[in-house]
Amino acid sequence: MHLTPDEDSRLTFTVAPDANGILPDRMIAAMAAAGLILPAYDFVESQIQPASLDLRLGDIAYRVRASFLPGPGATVAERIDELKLHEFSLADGAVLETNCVYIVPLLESLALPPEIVAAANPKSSTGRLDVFTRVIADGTRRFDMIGAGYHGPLYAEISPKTFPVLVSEGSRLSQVRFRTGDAILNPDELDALHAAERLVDIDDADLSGGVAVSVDLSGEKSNGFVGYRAKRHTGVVDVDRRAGYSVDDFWEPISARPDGSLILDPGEFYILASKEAVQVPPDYAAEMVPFDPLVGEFRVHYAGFFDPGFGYAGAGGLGSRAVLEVRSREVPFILEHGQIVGRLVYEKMLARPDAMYGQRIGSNYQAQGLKLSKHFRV
Ligand SMILES: O=c1ccn([C@H]2C[C@H](O)[C@@H](COP(=O)(O)OP(=O)(O)OP(=O)(O)O)O2)c(=O)[nH]1
Repeated sequence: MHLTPDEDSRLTFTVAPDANGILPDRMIAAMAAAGLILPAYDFVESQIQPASLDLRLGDIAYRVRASFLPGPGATVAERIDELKLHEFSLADGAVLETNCVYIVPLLESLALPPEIVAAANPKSSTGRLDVFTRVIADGTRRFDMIGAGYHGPLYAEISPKTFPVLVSEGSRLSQVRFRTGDAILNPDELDALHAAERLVDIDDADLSGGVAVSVDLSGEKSNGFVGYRAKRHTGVVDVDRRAGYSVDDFWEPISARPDGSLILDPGEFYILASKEAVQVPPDYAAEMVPFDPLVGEFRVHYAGFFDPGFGYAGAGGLGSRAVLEVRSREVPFILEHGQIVGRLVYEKMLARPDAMYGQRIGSNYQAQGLKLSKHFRV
């Protein structure tokens, strides 16, 4: 990466044409300095993460009749005009109700160069609250994907599934990664990285198509819990309030069964944990993907980005487990202890981040076991 002043002393940002990787924190800052990321006003503290940028909600929300993708040649603003039921201000906060669809213009827009693409995902805290959130760009046919060279605004589509949530201008529900080239490790590279770093702490790791992650239904040593099922008809959760709510008001703990199984009720939302401890070494980032896109019975991972340094001993993360957001679809479905539920796909960072996950003030989930979102008091 080079950041050089041009004749008008504007900073120009360039990456080598053959570079492959996800851009780390300081390159995200350099992109903003060069005008490739355009925040409506200055970033706030910790908005730039080791391998991603948190996106902030703007000051207005639109309730729309249905979710949509604009498609080529159409803007999101045009579709909002057609589909909006009403609009309201987020300046002093507003409640988003369950199962309604809202569109909120984000404070960050992009002016990407041709060699950089962006991919968005809910923040882990958003996924753990079951707030279904995707990013939409103008002219796009896909959620959460922002094409190379995109110049334009970004919008969040938000649909709380379980708890009504209070959001405000500046609330950070989504995050975006910037990538150049092809950063995914090939099977040989993944084998070599696992041999060197032990990405999951089991002896016979399944590395085909990503590192297999399985569910732990044996029960926590301290209390015998395997997970939590979300309650219905609860109070509102303020997404910006940390440790503000009692677990009992929102969640039912689930105890281990002697046979290590768990029947998922269709339509219910569960927080479970992985059996394996997982880690992401500093020069890599990972993403949790469905273990097999053809098995549609249940879904894990609404929020799938794993930061460089997550679970890494050198960043205080030894023994971190992946927290899994799980939902069964049409029929009750039996999960068994040790069943594979997702795969961690590893990608190269373009350079090591200045700060890894866990080394920054405010990393909430380093060294976690079975952990609800930061909003709940332990
Ligand atoms: O399905 C997931 C997704 C992420 N994580 C872990 C790995 C990731 O590195 C960490 C934090 O994720 P993220 O940065 O998305 O969450 P956040 O809400 O921004 O938390 P923090 O404030 O700790 O950054 O949570 C999980 O355990 N399960």
